[in-house]
Amino acid sequence: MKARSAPDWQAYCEHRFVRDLAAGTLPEPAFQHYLKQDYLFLVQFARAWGLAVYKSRDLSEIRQGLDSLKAIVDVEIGLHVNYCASWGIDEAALAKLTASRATLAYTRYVLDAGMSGDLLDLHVALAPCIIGYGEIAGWILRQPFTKHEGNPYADWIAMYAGDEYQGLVASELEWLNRRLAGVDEQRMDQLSTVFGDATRLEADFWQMGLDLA
Ligand SMILES: Cc1ncc(C[n+]2csc(CCO)c2C)c(N)n1
Repeated sequence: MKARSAPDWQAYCEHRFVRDLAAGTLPEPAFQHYLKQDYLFLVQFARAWGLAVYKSRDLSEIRQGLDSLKAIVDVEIGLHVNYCASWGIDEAALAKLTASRATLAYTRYVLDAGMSGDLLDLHVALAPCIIGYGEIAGWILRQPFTKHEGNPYADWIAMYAGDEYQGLVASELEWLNRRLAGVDEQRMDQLSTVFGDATRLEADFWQMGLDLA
């Protein structure tokens, strides 16, 4: 699916926002805007994993959805709340933010893919998010222009490059590859469209951070 969406996948993973974040030169207003919207995004993604639990067929799938839901609620949102607290924005203020169009488009796309389809549709809609952030963090660590010491976004990079998150990516890849091995060409076309759509919505999310800052 990555190969079928290669130009969009690269535009997402190597976006200007990602490069500037790696170099530590991303303007703070851009990161702030992105991270505040990402808080709203994560609230909706927690709902998407709740939907994955509902669409599960056995306890192991329920556990997988639950683990991802808990990773968002217990770990990932914590990073956002901490960054925002350091800028003087408390959680009550975050909950009152107005969602941008990019946030609305992406979160509702994923929830709709999951509601109208089955668990595989939902996972494929979520895949660019989970797998992309894993690849992006690894890519950042390998770039010669990456600022490792004193980068204001080091906590963000460390969370997604860390073993806990990379383990989640690996188990998601394993599940997806196993389930996709059994689908026919027509279904693969359908799912690749969902994967490509979600990939482009991810790139739009970075762009929103740059544009609205
Ligand atoms: C726009 C945007 N895309 C991806 C992620 C990463 N992410 C979102 S939920 C989750 C946990 C597993 O579902 C992870 C890693 C993000 N924070 N914001």
